[in-house]
Amino acid sequence: MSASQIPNSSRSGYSSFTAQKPFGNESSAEKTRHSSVESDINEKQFQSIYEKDFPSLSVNVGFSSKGGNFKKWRKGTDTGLELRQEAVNSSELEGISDVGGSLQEEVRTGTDSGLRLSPGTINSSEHEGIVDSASMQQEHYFPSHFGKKNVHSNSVEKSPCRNIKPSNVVGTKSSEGFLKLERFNICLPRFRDIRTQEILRPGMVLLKHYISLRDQINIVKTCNSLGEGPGGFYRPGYKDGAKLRLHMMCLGMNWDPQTRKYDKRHPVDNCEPPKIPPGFRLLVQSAIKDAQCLIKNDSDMVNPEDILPSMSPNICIVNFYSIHGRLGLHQDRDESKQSLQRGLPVVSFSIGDSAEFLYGGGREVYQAKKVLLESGDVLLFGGDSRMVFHGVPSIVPSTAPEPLKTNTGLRHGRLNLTFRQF
Ligand SMILES: O=C(O)CCC(=O)C(=O)O
Ligand SMILES: [Fe+2]
Repeated sequence: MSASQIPNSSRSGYSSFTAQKPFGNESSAEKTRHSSVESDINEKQFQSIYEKDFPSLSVNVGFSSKGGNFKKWRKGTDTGLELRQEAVNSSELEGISDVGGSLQEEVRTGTDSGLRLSPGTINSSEHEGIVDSASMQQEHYFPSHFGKKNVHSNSVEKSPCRNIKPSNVVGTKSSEGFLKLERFNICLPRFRDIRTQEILRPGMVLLKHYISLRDQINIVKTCNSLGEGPGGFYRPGYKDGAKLRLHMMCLGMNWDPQTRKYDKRHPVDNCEPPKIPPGFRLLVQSAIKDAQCLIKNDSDMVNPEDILPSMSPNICIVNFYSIHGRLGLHQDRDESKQSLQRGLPVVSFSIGDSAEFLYGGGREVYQAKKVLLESGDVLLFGGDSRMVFHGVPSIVPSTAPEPLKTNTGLRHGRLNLTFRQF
């Protein structure tokens, strides 16, 4: 789906927009997942509540600020897609199809800027640990994107965020006749470099293209190897016998859609779920910190922890959607009372084909806003948005980065990991 296909919202200029169609012919059980509201929802209701207004956003930055900036967002997304296309087609990225070769080389030579920009936290041996999927499961893995430039965020200059490096604008002595000059970059842009961040609503942050291609590859490989073992992927069903339109695996604790409870054991093979790989947890922590940093930059007045609390995940639900996969609007509300009350965030990784993602304060699809989640995106919702209704009405076929597919053999479709603290 190209950005130009994204329908404009009639009432707001936010980056996300009002959904135009219902999910389709889902069974009522499929319409929600974690929520008991499923039986209340039907398409007629969605239509009849069409005009009800949506909670307004109090903060919005980057591409998604208020008033006509929808176009800006579209532009940004277009740019992203263009660059991404360029990256996918370029021989540079084709060279990455050998994980053991050029990707490792990149790690060793430190082209991931984190090596240079986070001296206190990263050393090269930690980085070398990330190049194969097995090591993703070891303590030595470290997110590879620290210090990456956030090209479009409006917080670049102000931010001490770990992911943001100073702009490369030089020669600003206008009194001496120098013009502002953007340094020419001899390397092609890659889609993971065009990272943007936006606050979708209070407590809900989207970090675009946050996960590097290399990390996406490792995550896919790790999920694949865990998923074929005990407690691995299966197609879950609801109480009424309807099947979810996805395959699922749980890490850390098992979530059962039939009972809507967490348990130690897998409902099908009675095995304990695999542990969450430490590398995954580090990436989650890093995303939370960066989202909090964005919130802080947006308003110095707030303690970002009040808007988006920190959390330490002990649950990860891994979903694989085929191109026909979907997930009805629901709330994630089966975690502990304390976790929900504190608004501990859900952190979601998207990998593979893009997905349309709906979210809103109510259960009406027509009131929901829609955003495109692409490979490498991280979405966080906590604080006031912890109970946001959300769902995946469709997967956009053939949108996964080519190198991701060639390196992993990932099927057509989308992998999604949502991390939570029970
Ligand atoms: O696939 C997604 O983006 C959302 C998944 C989700 O909401 C869930 O697993 O609870
Ligand atoms: Fe969910």
